[in-house]
Amino acid sequence: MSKSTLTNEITKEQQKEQESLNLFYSTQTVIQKALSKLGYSDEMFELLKEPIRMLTVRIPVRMDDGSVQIFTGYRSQHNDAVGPTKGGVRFHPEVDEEEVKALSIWMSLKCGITDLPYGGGKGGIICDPRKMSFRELERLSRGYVRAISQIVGPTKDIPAPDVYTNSQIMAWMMDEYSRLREFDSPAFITGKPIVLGGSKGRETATAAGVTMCIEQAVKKKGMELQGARVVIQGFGNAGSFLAKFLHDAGAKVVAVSDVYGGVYDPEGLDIDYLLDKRDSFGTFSKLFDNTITNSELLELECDILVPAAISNQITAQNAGNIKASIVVEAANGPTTLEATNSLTERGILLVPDILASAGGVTVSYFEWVQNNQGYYWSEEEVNEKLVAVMTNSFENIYQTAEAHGVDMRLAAYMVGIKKVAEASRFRGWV
Ligand SMILES: NC(=O)C1=CN([C@@H]2O[C@H](COP(=O)(O)OP(=O)(O)OC[C@H]3O[C@@H](n4cnc5c(N)ncnc54)[C@H](O)[C@@H]3O)[C@@H](O)[C@H]2O)C=CC1
Ligand SMILES: O=C(O)CCC(=O)C(=O)O
Repeated sequence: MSKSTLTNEITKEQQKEQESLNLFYSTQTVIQKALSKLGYSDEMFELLKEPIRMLTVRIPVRMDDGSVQIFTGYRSQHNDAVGPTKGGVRFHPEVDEEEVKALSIWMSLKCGITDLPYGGGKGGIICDPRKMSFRELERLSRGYVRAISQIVGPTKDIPAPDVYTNSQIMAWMMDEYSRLREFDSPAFITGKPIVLGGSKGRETATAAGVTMCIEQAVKKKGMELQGARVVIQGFGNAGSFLAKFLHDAGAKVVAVSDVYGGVYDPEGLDIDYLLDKRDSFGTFSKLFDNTITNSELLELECDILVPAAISNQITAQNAGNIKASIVVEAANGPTTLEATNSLTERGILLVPDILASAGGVTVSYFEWVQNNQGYYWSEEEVNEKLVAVMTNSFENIYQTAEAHGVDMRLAAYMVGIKKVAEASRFRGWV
């Protein structure tokens, strides 16, 4: 083989990996495959490959020092054929338009998988909330709601928490929306504090749903959760409660991390101690001397690996070094398409994000239902309903993967997109 051919091949490989790091592009690729497997026309792909609506807003915020800072925010609505759109709002310095679009498409898929009466939406603001004061965050949250108020609402598009947003931010947003509309509107947003109409069990719902998927995956692999070694990347809302649930179920959580690095103990970590030490941004590692990097953490010896932080963490570069038998994506988009293929070829069971992390939106739906009816459920009732949704969704996708001889990600896309496509077809859009 000539040197120039080899160079070309490497460049193609690099290009391929580069492309799958673009979440929007890789999502479109899988949607196209899923629609074609289901026998839909190219017109359906043309409709579903992009959000129906994408709003970019500029939000002026008076900072504590008297200056004004202008923040850029987005709200993307993928498809509202099934019902109002639904999805979280992210406050993060790396928020970008393409990623928000991809995240809104994933919300459509999550709602399709769990059979919720919603389409997908998602929002984000480019900011670093760790560097902002409490009052600056309040002004930013209220400013965002004023900026997007025309396209959101309890029967239009219902926001919720995501990375670096929490129940306090949901409370400010709900209050701002209620003031604008001049009536109390708890069903405008979910993930609220319980005293403002939040649902019992919403705070832990994403982690609870991931735990339920892990329990199912372990059974399929003929493994035991008791004593299984677990590694979790991210120790925020999703990662920290997950560590607690798995620890309490008898698994050995050997490593966890935050944005700065992680801690590792092959004998198992003291999860209650770490929970006590983490701050409201899911940060704890700076308190320790002996830390590992996030890249090292992903390649540790373990049985179950859970990326629960950000996207593009398992790529073609490190997929071959993953030691786990099961990878469960609590985060949105942590594994590229090339890495998905590599893990699947090696017999690693990958439970995709749009299934594994669907517990959050499921309990958000329960919160919205409770707000609309003004009658509130016990935590037991919420959990019982969540178990039913998550176990049925897992089994449906597992069986679809078996029946069609495809990986769990493609199976999840097939199940998720079908409801959106059918609703669009019945409405006569395609
Ligand atoms: N909160 C929810 O209800 C849901 C969250 N998710 C997804 O779960 C993931 C985590 O979300 P939350 O736990 O809510 O966020 P969070 O803001 O509560 O915690 C984020 C965690 O990730 C860590 N992190 C941030 N940047 C990182 C980086 N570059 N490398 C390694 N770690 C980093 C933070 O230090 C923190 O520990 C996200 O992908 C989110 O979209 C999915 C469904 C629902
Ligand atoms: O709770 C919700 O409505 C949305 C949660 C979310 O943003 C997600 O699942 O990625």
